[in-house]
Formats: sequence, structure tokens, C-alpha cells
Amino acid sequence: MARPRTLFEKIWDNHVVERQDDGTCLIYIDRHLVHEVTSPQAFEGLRLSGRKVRRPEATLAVPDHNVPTSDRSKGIEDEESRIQVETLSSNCAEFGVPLIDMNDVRQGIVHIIGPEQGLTQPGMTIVCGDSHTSTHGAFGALAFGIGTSEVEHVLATQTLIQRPAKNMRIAVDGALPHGITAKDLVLAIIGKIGTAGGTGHVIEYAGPAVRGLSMEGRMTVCNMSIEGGARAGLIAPDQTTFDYLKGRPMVPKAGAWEQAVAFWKSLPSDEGAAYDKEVTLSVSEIEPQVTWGTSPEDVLPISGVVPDPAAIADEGQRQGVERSLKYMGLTPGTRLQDVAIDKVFIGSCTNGRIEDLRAVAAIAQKALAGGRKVAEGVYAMVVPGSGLVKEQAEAEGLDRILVEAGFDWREPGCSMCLAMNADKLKPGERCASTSNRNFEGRQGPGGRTHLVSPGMAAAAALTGRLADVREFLG
Ligand SMILES: CC(C)[C@H](C(=O)O)[C@@H](O)C(=O)O
Ligand code: SF4
Repeated sequence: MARPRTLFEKIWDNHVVERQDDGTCLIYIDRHLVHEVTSPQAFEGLRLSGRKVRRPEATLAVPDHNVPTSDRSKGIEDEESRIQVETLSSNCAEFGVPLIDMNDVRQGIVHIIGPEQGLTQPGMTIVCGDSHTSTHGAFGALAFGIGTSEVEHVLATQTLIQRPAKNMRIAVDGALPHGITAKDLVLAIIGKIGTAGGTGHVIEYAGPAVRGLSMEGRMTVCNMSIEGGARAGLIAPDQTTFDYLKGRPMVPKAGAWEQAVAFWKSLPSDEGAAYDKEVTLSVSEIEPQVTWGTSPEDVLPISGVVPDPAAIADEGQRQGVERSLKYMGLTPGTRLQDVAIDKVFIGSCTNGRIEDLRAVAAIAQKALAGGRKVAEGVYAMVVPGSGLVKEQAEAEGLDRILVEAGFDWREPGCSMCLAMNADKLKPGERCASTSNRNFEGRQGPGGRTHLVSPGMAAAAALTGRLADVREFLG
């Protein structure tokens, strides 16, 4: 009998074009997503060497990082951003690459539109010049970020030179308690394994708590694999996956659909497949999570207090925490729930999907019923992950609830996840954010980021401090 293989090994084996003695492989790439930040030099490289794009139909481009989230009819005010976005358009026109442009209703964050359009499918290899390409692993696709020179290589050849990653399995037991989401789950995982925990590995998430997640939740988990140091995240495809994909524009139709599903069902890891590293976590007791420092692993339950560096024996670690607290403007021992915030950012490829916006609107509606709105002095923005997410939210009336409750309803894009557009924190401002990185300056120079789930971000907006979302749930 054949050796039992993991999901990762199956996808890898299916895509090897050539294997060298040292294990390095040339692998075939099924889909290539492109955005404006990491593609200009790649197209320039093609131009200089007189090469074409090998498979334009397997490539899809969209501007997301530099687009404004305010009215777009006047174009982009910031010159650098405007040039980035215009360059993407002209490169796509020149090389015949399909483009969803800024004014197309399907425009959005690259990792939101791939799944939405059905470009992302189980068993595929998917790359993009962006670290959060790991998001697509939620569908059981091997998806990872690449650098600009690799973007050029894939554009020119539809292949990539890679060494196989190691296999890591994270099994999540139990069921998520009421009010606890995929975001809390992945933050808790990173808190446990650390930001280097997955280094050199592809993480396969398994266990009942993962199986019980919606596709949106699975994307949130896989999205942050990169923050746990992993090359990619993977979740075996199942009925939840097939139901999400069915009928999407780019998935196989009619007879080809049944064939595709039959193949997808062969992908999950075999019984007895070996992993290089295994971690088990139980979530039945976990609380909503919130980061206090400048790394995603600096995470605690909302009932916690700001850690005290004096209690840390290791000098390097102690200095790291001291530096984080200084940057974050936090005092050891402060209850996290007493930390006042200035801004709230709801969006990003981690939490900018329809389910996320529904969770926020549900809390806003409860608050409104109790006569509450976004707290005095707090600015809370909601940035849908794509134009289609925005349209869906508006069809459900979520925007009206949010606006009535005092939230700002914006146009889709990366926005204040990394502040490459006009949406930025001012120095010293503190933000509850549904994004994935709380690095120094990530949301604007001197800005302070606390990573939370959408419900927690809504609770922070309504109370003006880091708050426990469960206070708002019946
Ligand atoms: C700009 C881009 C290259 C970057 C990434 O690779 O992830 C960005 O999307 C981010 O989230 O930091
Ligand atoms: S939303 Fe944030 S994390 Fe996602 S691609 Fe954009 S900048 Fe990167």
C-alpha cells in the first residue's frame, strides 16, 4: 500500500515538475494573484528581458493597499498611491493580465476576492507577492507569499523553485464558547506556539473546533499562520468548503463540478500520515483574546492585566517587554479592560468578510436598543473587504445599523491595516483593530494597535476601552 501522505504532501506531489537531488523542486503554480505593491518591478523585469506572461488566464490582479476608502470618483489624491495603482493598470493592459480595477464592484483585498470569485480551490498551488496569501489555505490549497523576483518568475514561467516545507499539525479540541471566534482561536494559537512556532512548516489545522468553523472563520485562522512563523496554513476541504464554492464565477460548472468535488475529497491527509511537529489545544474554556504588545504573540485573555517585566527572569525577554510597554504606553498591572482607546478599525483580510460585519452590526444593534452608540471621542471605521462584501452588507441593512450607531462606513481596501493609504493612526493614538499585525508603526507612525476579533472591536468602539464582547451578548 502507498505510504500515507498529508494534505500538503499530496498537493506538493501533484505539482512537482522537476525534483533535484538536494530536494529542491520546480513546482507548477495554478493561480497567481497580483497587487500593486509587489508587482511593478516584476513587470519591469519582464519588459527588460522581452518576456511575456506565461498564463494570463491563471493570473488575476487587483489594487488594494493604496486605494482610498473614501469617495473614489475624484481618483487618488496621494501621488505615490495614484502612481502605484495606475502602474498596475497599465502593466495589466500591456501584458494581458485580467484586472479588477479600483472602480469595479468586485474590487477588494486580494485575499478576499480570490475566494469570493472562486479562483481559490482545493488542491491548487496559489501564490501572491503578499505574506497573507496563507489565507487561501482555508480551502485546502497550498497558498503562500512570494517576493517580487519570484513574482516575475511565476509571471514568466508559471512555476516556482521551492524546497518542501515540514508538516505541522495543530489539533484544536472542544467547541468554541459563545462569543469566541476564529480570531480568538488563532490569537490563542499564536500565544501558545509563538511567532516562530511554525517556522519552516506548513501548518495543517484540524480537530472538531476547526471543522466547526465557517469558511470565513477558517480564512481568519489560515490568514494568521504567517504570524505564527509558518510558510502556509491548510485546512482539509469538506462539505463546508464545497458549499461555499458552489456557483462562484471561477469554479467548474455542471459535470465538471462533480468531478472536481470527487477529486477534492481525495485530498485530506491519510490516516497515519506523519507530521514533523504536533500541537494540541483545547478551546472549550478560552476567553476573548487581545494583544497588549507589539507582536501578535503578546496576547492575553480580556480578563488579564498588562504584564510586569519585573517578574520576567530572562533579561532579553524582560527588555523586550519593557520596550513594548513603553511603545504601547501601558503600565504593568493595569487591567486590560481599563485601557482607553481612540480609534477602532474593522476590516482587513483577516476580518473584513460578511460574517465579520454581521457580528459587528449585531452588537451595534443591541447597543442601539439600549440607547448606546460609539463612545464619545472614539472614531470607529468599518472597511468591507471587497465591493461585493459591501454590497451584501448593504443588502442586509448592516450599513444602516452601523451608521446609526456612529460607525463610519467606508469603501473596500486594506486601509488602516497597514496605513498605505490615507487611513492612519496619529502618533500615540490607540486602536482596537481586527487586522493581523500590531508591529510598531503598523497603523501609522507611533500608532498603538490591539488586535481583537470583530465583536471585541465593536465592544471597544461602544465603550471607549478594551472591553469584553460578552457584555454585549445575551
Ligand atoms: C505590502 C505587502 C507586501 C505586505 C505583505 O506581504 O503582507 C502587506 O500586505 C502586509 O500585510 O504587511
Ligand atoms: S489587509 Fe492588511 S494584511 Fe491583508 S493584504 Fe492588506 S495590508 Fe496585508
